[in-house]
Amino acid sequence: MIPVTLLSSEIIAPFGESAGLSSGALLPVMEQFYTIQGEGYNTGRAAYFIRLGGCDVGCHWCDVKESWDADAHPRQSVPQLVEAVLEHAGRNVVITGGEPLMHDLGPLTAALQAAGCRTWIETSGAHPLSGTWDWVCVSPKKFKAPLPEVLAAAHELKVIVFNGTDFAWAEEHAAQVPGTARLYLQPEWSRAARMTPELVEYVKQHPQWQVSLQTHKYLDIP
Ligand SMILES: C[S@@+](CC[C@H](N)C(=O)[O-])C[C@H]1O[C@@H](n2cnc3c(N)ncnc32)[C@H](O)[C@@H]1O
Ligand SMILES: Nc1nc2[nH]cc(C(=O)O)c2c(=O)[nH]1
Ligand code: SF4
Ligand SMILES: [Mg+2]
Repeated sequence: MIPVTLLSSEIIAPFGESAGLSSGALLPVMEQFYTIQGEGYNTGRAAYFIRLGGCDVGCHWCDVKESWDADAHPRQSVPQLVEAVLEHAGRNVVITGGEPLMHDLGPLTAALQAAGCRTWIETSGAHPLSGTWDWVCVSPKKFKAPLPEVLAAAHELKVIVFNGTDFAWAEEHAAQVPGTARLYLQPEWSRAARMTPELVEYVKQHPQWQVSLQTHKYLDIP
């Protein structure tokens, strides 16, 4: 017999891709925190981060590999997540991961916007776009190609520079985002000391690009 004190999410969760999960009503959450957006166009703005579990892209330099296994992270309901966001002063919400577009983000983004929040996403673009977004940051990866529909929705293209071949690769993707999209080159963290001088020189020669740094790592904040 199931004890009546169980939450509906606790009953549904053991069945994996249950109705609740696939409909986007329940999402695997690795961590959530209120901090300062450290990267790209919105750098410096306060934002609440929701990091969803699950990623099949496999970047060898990924700085959050603990996120990859969706089943390792407990599921939360959309109302639970919205309530957690509203406990803080800020109304910018970053949905990241993992690869957040492995989940249906329609219900979460609708509820956040209804509560007066701005919805921002960090995505590789490798899965179909779901949800309604105030800011879409696409960071394409060589390991699993971004979909044209996600590149077309980008407000921001943020290419990680690991080695010298990444500049030409960045230009290929810049040609696939809207002309209004902001273009960023961000050094891969472990290679920053080596690649940043080349990256700086590239931006000086190609001023349509901007430098993005992972400023939260320098600030030692989440
Ligand atoms: C952890 S990913 C999660 C969102 C999504 N999977 C993606 O890759 O865009 C968040 C951001 O961190 C960037 N990133 C991940 N590891 C990095 C590293 N070692 N150095 C610099 N940026 C990194 C990604 O490119 C992405 O822009
Ligand atoms: N402060 C802060 N800014 C970020 N911008 C993108 C991040 C991410 O991991 O998606 C991130 C993060 O993990 N922390
Ligand atoms: S797509 Fe994002 S979360 Fe997935 S491995 Fe690459 S950087 Fe990590
Ligand atoms: Mg990060």
